[in-house]
Amino acid sequence: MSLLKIQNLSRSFEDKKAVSQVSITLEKGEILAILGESGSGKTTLLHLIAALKEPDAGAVLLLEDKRITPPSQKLIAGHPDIKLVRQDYGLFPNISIRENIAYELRYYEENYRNKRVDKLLKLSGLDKVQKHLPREVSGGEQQRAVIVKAIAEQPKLLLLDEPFSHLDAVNKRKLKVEILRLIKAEEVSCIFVTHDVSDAYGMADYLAIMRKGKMLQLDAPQKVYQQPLNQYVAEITGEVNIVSHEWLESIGLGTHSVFIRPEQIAVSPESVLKAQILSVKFVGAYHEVLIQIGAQTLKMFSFTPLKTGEEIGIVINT
Ligand SMILES: Nc1ncnc2c1ncn2[C@@H]1O[C@H](COP(=O)(O)OP(=O)(O)OP(=O)(O)O)[C@@H](O)[C@H]1O
Repeated sequence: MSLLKIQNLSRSFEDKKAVSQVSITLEKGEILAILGESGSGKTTLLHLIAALKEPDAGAVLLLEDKRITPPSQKLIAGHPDIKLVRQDYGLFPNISIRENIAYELRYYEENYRNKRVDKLLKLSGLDKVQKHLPREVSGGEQQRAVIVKAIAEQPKLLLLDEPFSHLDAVNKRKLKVEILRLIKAEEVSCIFVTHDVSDAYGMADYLAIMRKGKMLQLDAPQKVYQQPLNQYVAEITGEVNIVSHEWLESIGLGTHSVFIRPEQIAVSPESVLKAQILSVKFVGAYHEVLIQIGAQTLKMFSFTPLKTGEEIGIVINT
């Protein structure tokens, strides 16, 4: 039995379709990343799932096909098994990190509360800063504390709205590892939204691409990356060369996809397919190399620096 089943969820604002016929199935402990540019409907979708906004059509089912009651049919919007961490969701500034987390469990018996807070602090690595005030810890630690608060009561589903947006690259990498550990240890399912695909890689079990309210593709991140359904999906998930079928046929690769990732192109001195090197750019771990084959320009990556102007043999791998 799936933990979460979303069926044809739709919501418009005036004439604008913010979310249009979105369906998702998620199992216990799985992580789904929803990727889309600004205005694609990501936040609206999270609010619909959390029962904070009313859908025009469709349903959200949580565990054993229990339907989530929309806000219009109850006194307080939301659902106890679903926690949403908003972009602006903060911590109480004048109490410690530990007290912030304990506050979520204020209605529980003291002994249980203390044990649970100890466990969460340890699991999240926040035990070292538990006595500090929020302003005395890093942005990544603050965000981690917010997420710990959200899972304190063991919800079934955790929804995160742009959890990494305020963090620098180093803190973002750390937070990703720590959130992943927390989510897997607590076996909570998670949906997070982002506009940066690198947030999804290495963290999400599934990746969904949203555009103008529609879900264009939902699959394992590797599959979405390697077999994008269209040009938009190909471009939002990473660097890509887009070529024509005619050009592929002209070099004897008639059945190859028109979306060629730079790493699918490799130097092969014996190859009959020759390319001219147009430019070489150092970008850290590798070089970005622009090459030309006939009238077609392509981007490839190289770990060794190649020479501008040189002719090389290349292969395009499927
Ligand atoms: N309360 C509202 N009233 C009118 N239009 C709205 C409302 N909420 C959202 N929209 C519109 O619905 C569309 C989707 O908005 P949403 O905030 O869900 O997108 P998003 O992908 O989360 O964007 P961002 O990444 O900028 O947060 C947008 O065009 C937005 O202007």
